[in-house]
Amino acid sequence: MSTKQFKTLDDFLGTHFIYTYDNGWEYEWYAKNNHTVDYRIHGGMVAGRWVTDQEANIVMLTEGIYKIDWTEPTGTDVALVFVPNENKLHGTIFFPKWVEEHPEITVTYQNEHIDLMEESREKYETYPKLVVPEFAKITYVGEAGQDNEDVISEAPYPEMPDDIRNGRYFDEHYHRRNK
Ligand SMILES: C=Cc1ccc(O)cc1
Repeated sequence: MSTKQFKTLDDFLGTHFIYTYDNGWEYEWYAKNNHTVDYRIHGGMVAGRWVTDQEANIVMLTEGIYKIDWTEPTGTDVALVFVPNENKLHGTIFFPKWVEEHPEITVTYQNEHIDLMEESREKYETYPKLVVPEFAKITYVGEAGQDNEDVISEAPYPEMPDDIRNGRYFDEHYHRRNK
């Protein structure tokens, strides 16, 4: 995979990843800046969902190891530990019961439907939560730079991860082609 070496928090911020969890779920995730993440979901229980400007806590635990935690308008909580120098991470997703029972409600560009997420988390059940702890293998690392609005800027489509991995999606300035 990638040969980039990660040492500092700054090495991590601005990085764009694609990875596949051992349960087969494929995610794309971007460390937009030191308090913000964007992501797109290509495979798994909520494939098709995408989110920008999610507030998150991002820290470096020790050289080259990064921990990211956030809570979403759906009530879903996420904790990620990236070990990018070994092309791997561990992620735990804590889904409220309602997301497990009605995943389709969350499969959208969430930013345009925050009210629906907040209404749904009140209307449906929270407990018991579904905890999904998984390792993942990183299949793509891109140096997008911080605050790049082109990284996660449209809904996922089936060939998108391959287009990105094969260099067909971003130009040399990490702007989206064909826009
Ligand atoms: C629920 C969001 C989410 C985003 C990235 C990831 O690796 C796991 C969950």
